[in-house]
Amino acid sequence: MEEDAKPKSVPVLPWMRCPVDIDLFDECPLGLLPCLDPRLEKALQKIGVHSLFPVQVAVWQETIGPGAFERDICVNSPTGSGKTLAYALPIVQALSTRKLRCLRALVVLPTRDLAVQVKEVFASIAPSVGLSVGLAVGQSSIADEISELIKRPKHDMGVSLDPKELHVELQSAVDILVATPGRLMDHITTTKGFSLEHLCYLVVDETDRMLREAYQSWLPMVLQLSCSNDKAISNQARSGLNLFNSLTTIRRSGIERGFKGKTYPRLVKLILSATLTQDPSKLSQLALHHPFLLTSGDTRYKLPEKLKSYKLICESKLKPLYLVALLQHLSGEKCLVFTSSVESTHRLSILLKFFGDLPFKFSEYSGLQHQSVRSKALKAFRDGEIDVLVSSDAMTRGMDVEGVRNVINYDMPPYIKTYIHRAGRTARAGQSGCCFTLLRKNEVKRFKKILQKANNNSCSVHPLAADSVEHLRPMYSSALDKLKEVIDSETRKGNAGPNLRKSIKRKRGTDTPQE
Ligand SMILES: Nc1ncnc2c1ncn2[C@@H]1O[C@H](COP(=O)(O)OP(=O)(O)OP(=O)(O)O)[C@@H](O)[C@H]1O
Repeated sequence: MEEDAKPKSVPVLPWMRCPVDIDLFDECPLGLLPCLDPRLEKALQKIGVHSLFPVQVAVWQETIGPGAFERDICVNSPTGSGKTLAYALPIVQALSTRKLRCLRALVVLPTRDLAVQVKEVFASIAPSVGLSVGLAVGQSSIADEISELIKRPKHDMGVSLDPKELHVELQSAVDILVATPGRLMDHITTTKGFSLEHLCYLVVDETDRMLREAYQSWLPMVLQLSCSNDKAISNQARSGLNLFNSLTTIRRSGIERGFKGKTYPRLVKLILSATLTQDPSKLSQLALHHPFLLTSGDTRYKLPEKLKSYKLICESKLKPLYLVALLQHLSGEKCLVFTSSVESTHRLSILLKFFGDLPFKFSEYSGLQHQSVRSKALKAFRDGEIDVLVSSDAMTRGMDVEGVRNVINYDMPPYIKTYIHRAGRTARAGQSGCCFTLLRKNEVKRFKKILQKANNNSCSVHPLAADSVEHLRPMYSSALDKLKEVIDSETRKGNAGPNLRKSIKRKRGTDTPQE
């Protein structure tokens, strides 16, 4: 046995101990998929989907036909394996027979960019069966968002009425809503006509991240408003929510087998992640109903099949030089560089600017930036206008950018989960990709242990010619001076946070902008 190998840990929750293995499923051509609505088949073909990936087939089997959605579904499947369509397709098909428009499916995601991405997936298939998809992320003003989400009744003459003055019904303009927790809570508490009363499906994507942060207690609120029995409904009415809505979904209590004490029809939950938590206390927040686990293979953490991992070992002060030499070597390929913090991302981006004529275009992407600046950088990266995005971990979760060939961990990821989500921005949808990690000598052992958690024992050293690093030294020295000037000036203007200023001072001692 390897010196570091540990016995496999057994999940505490019994239902997590015998999952269905997604790896036993094959990709399935759309024509062979049972019960697929022909309109959806057409819409999928239009966006280049001609067969379903294994995770999508596995979820489809649990959600279509007799017994569909009887249990809540939990999916633990690698990054880029197609989890978004795995839930979007069955939900859209299930709602395709709905008679009246009201909010029936809610998808909650941790970040705005991610929610926009997921909304696009729904929007590419839902209209084909007459469903409408909304977005609540705070991208536009709340008033604009409300007008997209809530249908204002029209007078006979075509004039819009003010429902505050007239006792008229407000109804949802969308069947499916993709939201971030903050904006969702805004609508729950203040938007007239916004109701979760008819909700049938709740998707919590990137579940472990969503459960780690409370986000204004959005989850208990959603569960309370949607799993409503008579009492909750009357509470809702009393608090002024849903005051105008006369459509009612009657949820009866304890009438079906396995539903004792629960309301029926119940809210079906789908939770997904590449690193699904096994922590019972976290999962208990979701109040899952007879949960059913689908997972890839027999290890808890799995990297994409065609991902190759490499390490570069260098002295701390030479990291920027190694990074530039590596980026020059990879020039022409889309690369994502991850640092350990927003401050590091900012510093490194400035430093790169002063390296002179580099054969690649790059941009910063971090939580320090205004959302509009960040979204612009992401768009430029998607469109191929820039080759390299220097990012903090804001980017790691779920983002799907076509053609990313390489991920570079400028700072070692502290946990296997961080490695998985960062590395998973490449080698998506069965494509190949590389993940490079810059390490100091004293980090090598710890990094090996981290990778072993995903059964990865094959991380070879990536060689870099010594002169490709050496010839950058003179530029580096002047770039560091200029970096200091910029940070000083940003501090004077109040643009740089105190952490940034402090850390620049500290690094000057070691002649490096980075730990
Ligand atoms: N059946 C399919 N055929 C072709 N491409 C697909 C199919 N399903 C998904 N894709 C593509 O695969 C990529 C990855 O999908 P998706 O973003 O859903 O992965 P994921 O499992 O959610 O990843 P992560 O864990 O990183 O969020 C996307 O670009 C998507 O368009």
